[in-house]
Amino acid sequence: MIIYLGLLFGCLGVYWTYVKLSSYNNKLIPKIPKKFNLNNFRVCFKELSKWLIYAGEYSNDVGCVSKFNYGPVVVYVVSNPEDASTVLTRCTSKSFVYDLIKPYVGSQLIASDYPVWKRNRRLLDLAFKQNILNGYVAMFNKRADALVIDMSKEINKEVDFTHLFSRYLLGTACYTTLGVNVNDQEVSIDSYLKSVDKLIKIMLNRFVQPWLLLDFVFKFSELKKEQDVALEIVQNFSEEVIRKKKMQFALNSDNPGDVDEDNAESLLDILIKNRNEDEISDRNMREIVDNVILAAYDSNVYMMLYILVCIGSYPEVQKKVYDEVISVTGQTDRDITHEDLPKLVYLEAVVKEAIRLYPAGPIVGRVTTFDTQLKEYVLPAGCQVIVHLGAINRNKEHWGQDADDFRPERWFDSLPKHPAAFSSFSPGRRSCIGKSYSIMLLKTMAVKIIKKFNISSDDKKLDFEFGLFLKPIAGHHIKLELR
Ligand code: HEM
Repeated sequence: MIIYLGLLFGCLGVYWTYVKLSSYNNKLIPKIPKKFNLNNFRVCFKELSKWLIYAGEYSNDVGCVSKFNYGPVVVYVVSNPEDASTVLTRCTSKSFVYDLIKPYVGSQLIASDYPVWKRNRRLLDLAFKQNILNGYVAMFNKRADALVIDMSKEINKEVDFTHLFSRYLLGTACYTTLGVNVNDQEVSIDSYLKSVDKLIKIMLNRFVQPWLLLDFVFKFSELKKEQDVALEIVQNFSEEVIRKKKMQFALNSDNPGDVDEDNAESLLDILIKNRNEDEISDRNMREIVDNVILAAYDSNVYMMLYILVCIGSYPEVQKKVYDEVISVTGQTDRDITHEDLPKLVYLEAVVKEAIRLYPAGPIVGRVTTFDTQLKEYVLPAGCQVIVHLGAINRNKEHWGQDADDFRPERWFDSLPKHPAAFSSFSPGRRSCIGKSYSIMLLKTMAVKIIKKFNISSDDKKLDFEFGLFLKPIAGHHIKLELR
């Protein structure tokens, strides 16, 4: 008995010393100086993006781990690939900020608990296999051709293409990943896009006015009423998508020979087929669809804009891309095949370089489930951590002194050794499932655009807003001329 008690007290003593040491250690973690007033919600979008960029730079300057206070909560910021991998592999719970987007995305995927995520991710993995993605390239071509016709109406002047790209890429995401045409929906694409915008603004307003994080306060606010209206529109849109797919599905099961080849295994087919076995209710299915639509179209809209800004700012890069595109696809308007895509190596370097410098989702948040040993510090269990993907992508120790420059050639030099040094799609377990999809889509669209237009822009004028994604304000200053 005495031995057991001795052992117990010994262990408690070791644990106490360890906790003391680790919290002492954490006192040494540099605190990000207060520089921006995030409480003024009228300016929060722009201020938040400035703050995010500043926090990443600060973190890199002080050794890649820093912290700040959000009210009484200490939030740690990590910006080196080693610690990011540790956090994102070991900690599978999302941080409290994800609760804010739950009204919109629900609890089935991006903001879900780990066991629910694991079940649903298995189904998503089936829908994002390479052979399925290859089948999407024909649709990417069709959509890009139509987009280019609309872009031709906007030549010889600076244009913000955000809205046009959103309409096309939302349609593309639904047609491919969900296998449904949304152009004739009762809830129009435009009202869907407006409502998503509204929901993101409401979420940010709650973030910068923390008393609105309390549900019983928020419940009585004007914002809650606005949220209900926007949510109804967004949810009606995805419910209509599911209804259409179920009808197609019923028709095809009546006539098994009559399968729509283009969409034989879209994510929605897989969800509908597995709903009984995996106990996926209609509501769960709608939430998964909401997640996929959001993740698929918005990120790519901003990435397409950044790619055009980068190509348009560097004439020598533009010429190289054009020459490569012509040598692989010829002068005609023929469709790009999935076999063409790997041959466009310079274009791929340009796309990846833009995604490295301007990742659409520049941060992810986790809670430490256990005491987590980083390279130099221990984060005790229960800590809120932001992994700053944008800052990791510009970490000079890994990318060199020119990490802030747009230089596609670096993808042919010796790349950083650490696999998480290019973090835009998030390392670790809950990483982006759409990485290959995005690169294939962005390359196909870029080919069609570059064959038709000379692009000019100026990346030095880039200015950002942060909603759920880091987006360029006003497009940003892209000008097209017909070739
Ligand atoms: C270049 C464009 C994209 C970027 C930079 C990007 C980035 C990311 C990041 C950083 C995450 C992790 C989010 C987190 O942990 O909170 C994520 C998750 C996700 N992304 Fe993407 N994404 C892109 C495009 C896409 C596309 C096109 C799709 C779908 C077709 C997609 C589907 C998803 C899904 C479903 C998740 C949640 C995964 C999960 O929780 O298992 N993404 N994305």
